[in-house]
Amino acid sequence: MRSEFVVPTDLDTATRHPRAAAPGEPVGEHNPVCYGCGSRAPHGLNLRTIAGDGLTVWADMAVTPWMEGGPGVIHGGILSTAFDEVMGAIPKLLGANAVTVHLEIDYGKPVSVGSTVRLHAELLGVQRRKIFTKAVAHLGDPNDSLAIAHAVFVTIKGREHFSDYVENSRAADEYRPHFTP
Ligand SMILES: CCCCCCCC(=O)SCCNC(=O)CCNC(=O)[C@H](O)C(C)(C)COP(=O)(O)OP(=O)(O)OC[C@H]1O[C@@H](n2cnc3c(N)ncnc32)[C@H](O)[C@@H]1OP(=O)(O)O
Repeated sequence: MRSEFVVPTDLDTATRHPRAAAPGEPVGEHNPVCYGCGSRAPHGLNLRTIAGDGLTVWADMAVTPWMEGGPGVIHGGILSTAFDEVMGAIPKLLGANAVTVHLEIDYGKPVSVGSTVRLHAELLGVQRRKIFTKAVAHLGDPNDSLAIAHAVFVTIKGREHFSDYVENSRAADEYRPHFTP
């Protein structure tokens, strides 16, 4: 499958954080009401991302009828959200808080409603605060991809980054004590 995302040639390697989820363990939700991974999100994907070997993660997503875009196939924006979420677990393996600054998707084949898509993400490398990732969506054979995604995440200081917004959260009561000086 074709992707024109240009991966910098001078990326640094990174190591797994000693307290990161072990291979086979869930990486864990970063926000219980997150649209992508939150177990208490009223609407959303409820994705459960699992740590893989090395600096990789994966998640399975059942493509249910509410995800429909074109007749009988997934909406591209839903797949994009899933990619963002799964690649967003890579910084957690590094022990970093990070947000997406760039997300790029190459859609190769339609994804049928009723299928279960596996999303597999890996770290490409880091450069200062930037974390470069790649992910592939497939139906069981990673070499037969449905779509490929690339994303760049930038590390943040969570408290500073979200302090102006946390009162808008459905979980504001839980977050407030952590944001109060
Ligand atoms: C805590 C876990 C949450 C996970 C949620 C799941 C993923 C998400 O959906 S996150 C939500 C969507 N993303 C956002 O809202 C982020 C909005 N953006 C921002 O707030 C700011 O751009 C922020 C804080 C990330 C970076 O700003 P700032 O701290 O000023 O850094 P800045 O100097 O601009 O950029 C840092 C580096 O990233 C690079 N960069 C910034 N934007 C981009 C971009 N769009 N593409 C590529 N590189 C970029 C910069 O060039 C710089 O690189 P270098 O080290 O080479 O100079």
